[in-house]
Order: sequence, then C-alpha cells, then structure tokens
Amino acid sequence: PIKAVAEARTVVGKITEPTGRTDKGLIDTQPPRGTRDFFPEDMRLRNWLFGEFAAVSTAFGFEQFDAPVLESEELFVRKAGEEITDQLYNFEDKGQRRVALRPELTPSLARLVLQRGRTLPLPAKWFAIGQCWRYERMTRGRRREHYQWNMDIVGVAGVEAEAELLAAIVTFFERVGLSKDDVGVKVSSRKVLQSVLTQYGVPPESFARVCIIVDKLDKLPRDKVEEELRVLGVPPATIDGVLSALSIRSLEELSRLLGPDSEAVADLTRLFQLAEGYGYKDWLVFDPSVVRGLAYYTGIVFEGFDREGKLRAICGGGRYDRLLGAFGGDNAPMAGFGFGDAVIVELLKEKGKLPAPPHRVDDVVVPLDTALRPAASGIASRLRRAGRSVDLVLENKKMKWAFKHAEKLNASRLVLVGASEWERGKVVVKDLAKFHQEEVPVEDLI
Ligand SMILES: CC(=O)Nc1cnc2ccccc2c1
Repeated sequence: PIKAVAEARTVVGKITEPTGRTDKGLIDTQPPRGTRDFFPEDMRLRNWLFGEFAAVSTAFGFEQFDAPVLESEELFVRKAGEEITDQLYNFEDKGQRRVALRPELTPSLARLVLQRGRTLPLPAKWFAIGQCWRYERMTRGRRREHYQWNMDIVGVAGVEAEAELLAAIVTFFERVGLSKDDVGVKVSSRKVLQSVLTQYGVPPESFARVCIIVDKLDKLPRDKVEEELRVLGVPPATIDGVLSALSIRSLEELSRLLGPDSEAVADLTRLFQLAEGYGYKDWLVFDPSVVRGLAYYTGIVFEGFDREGKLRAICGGGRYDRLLGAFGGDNAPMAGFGFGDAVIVELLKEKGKLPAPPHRVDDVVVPLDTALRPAASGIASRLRRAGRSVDLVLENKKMKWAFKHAEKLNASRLVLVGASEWERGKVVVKDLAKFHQEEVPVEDLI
C-alpha cells in the first residue's frame, strides 16, 4: 500500500512543472524509466540471490572480477545486427568520448584478459555479478537494466570447459530448489549451422549475421526470419536446408546429416559423455535450434529454460574463441555464460520457491533510564565486538515498547540495562525464543 500511495502521489501530483516537481513541490520519487529501486526487503532477496551465485562460483574455484559499468563504446560495436548492440545505452561524454553503459560483461572480461596479456596464468576461471544496461524506446516498457552473473573460463580449448560451466548452472538450480523436472539446458553448437551453411556455399562472412537472424526463430514468425535471411542473400533452398537441420533432435540424426567426422558431432558427443560423469546428463537437451543471439559465439552454445515453456531463457552461454582477436589481440579459447536476475526470480516465484529473508538482529539493547545510556552503549559495543548484530534503542523507551520492538526485529534476546542490576555489575537478558530471563554479569555477556 505504501508503494501504491507513493505512486498515486506521483500520479496525482503529476510532474507538471519544468522543475520536475509536482505542483506540491515534491520531486519525482520514482526511479528513472526502466530502472528499479531496491528497498531493504528487495535488497535482502537480491543479496540472497547474489549470495547463491557467488557460492556456486566459489565452489567451482572461480575468482571474482569487476569492471566499470561505463565502457568505451567500441567494446560493443559489432556489425551483426544483434538486439543487444541495437539497444546500446551509448552517448558522448563531456570529453567528446563515445562511451556506453555495458549491455553485457563478456567484452569487459576480454579487455581485462588483454590488459594482462601473457602474464595472465591460464586457465583463468573468473566470475562477476554486475549491472548491465540497454536503451529501449519505452514503447515496450521493458526494463533497461538488470544484474547478470557471469562465469568464464579462459585458456581451455576442449568442451571440458563448457561441461564445467554447465555443471555450475545445474549446481545453482539445485541449490535454489529447482529440479530437472522444473528446468533444463538446451545444448547445441554453432558448428552445426556452420557446416550446413558451408554445404550450401554461404560465405563465412555472413555466418554471424545468419546466426543472429536464426536465433529469432522462437520470437518471430518463420516467414519474417526467411525474409531477413533472403535480404542477407541466403537463397530459399539454403534456408530450407538450415531450417531442416535445426529440427533435428538427436545426435544420431545429426551424425547422419553432417557425416561421422563432423566436429559438431564430436564436441556434442564428448559433452554429453562428460555430463554423464558429473551426473547432470538428464538436465541437458540437444536442440540445434539453439544458436543464441550474440555474434561472437563459435562453438558449443546453451541456454537454460523452464520446462513449462512460459518464460524467456533463464541463462545462456557458449564458446567464443575469436573475441580477443576481434579486439586486435592474440586469440585464446574462451567459454562462459550469463545469468540474469529477472527470469530466475519470476520462475522461483511461480514455483513458490522464492525466499523472503526477514530483517532480524541478534540483540536489542535498552537503557531503562537516560543515566544508563552510556552503559547501554558500552554493552552494545561489547556485543558487536563479539560478532553479534545489535539494535541499540536510541530514544528513551519503556520496557513494554522495547518488548514489542524486539519482537518486530525477530531478535533473539532483549538486553535491559537497569539501575539496580547495573549497580551489581549485571544486566537482564531476556531470551525471546525460550521465554526465560536471567541476570548476567557484564563480563560474561557475549
Ligand atoms: C527480463 C529483463 O529484465 N531483461 C533485461 C533487462 N535489462 C537488460 C539490460 C541489458 C541487457 C539485457 C537486459 C535484459
């Protein structure tokens, strides 16, 4: 209701003045279009989610990195018609520099790897959790920012890297209470499309653009996709060949289409074999229609999905062995994934598995009269030094109020600093879980 009132107020007090204030002089209290505020209750959920991300990355021995949200625009300028670069949140700064709010984390990772060059011990296993931006005409009312968890492995050419990344994704799903009946991961390789396009004589230069268009198959009607491919110069016969390859649903069938010595078949066969070893093979679905919408993928690609098919991709990733070269550096094999903070929350909500972490403290400390406030502050410091979270009541309150306050804070204990006990070097400790109290000598208090 509070939020509704706040929103109502901004609606009622429509921002009419050029000063951006309502007619009552109140500033617009809503966040900028397409962005979110995180009130404490939202922040507790976000901290829980990011804590799960970080716990998985740590369990896999990855190191955390970060980079500025603001990057040079050139990091993201690619000519493959991707949505993510079409919607770049870019601008010219006051130094006439072309800059952009990062739409993804991978190019920044590549920049840091290039910055370290040969001094970077390989393989490098890095993770990040960072805010990413896009600029959409508000016609679509979609969000303009989200937080993304990324895990990347630099320096491993074999699909062992992708198998490890998929294991991390499955580990996350299990940790948050999702099973292979709730979600799965579609897996394919861009080498499938590459082989088919080569068979039909499509030049390699068009490859990335074809992938970006084919990726739209689950968002656009088929004739629109065919139209975009035709515009790109892909003849109808080729389109039919591509689309029939994407409808394959088994590696046996794929092997028949691409031949026994196809790299795509070898990679995928090996990947499923490794998945068996990890024990998550049943979470995987081979699906050659998965190409992902980022131009730089070169091999295995994958995306997490909800088995009910109600939501957009939960996460996505793959191999991208040529990104460092695209930035003018020496190539190194790279593979990674991005995992956004929006779809997973929608899914957990739907499954009734979204936690609602409560605000709580260990102790509430109350001086029972103002003369004892310095003593109470000392008690609070002592408890805090011992690692307890303490809410020190800062105004002069009666016992009854303190009790209710401690209950609201889900406190474990209420520590009362009263004159008679204090004279004997003691405080009263009420255990709020077990409904008993005792007088405790200050030196024994933790
Ligand atoms: C569901 C959702 O919030 N998606 C979202 C929101 N903001 C973004 C910003 C940049 C790139 C991708 C983005 C994706």
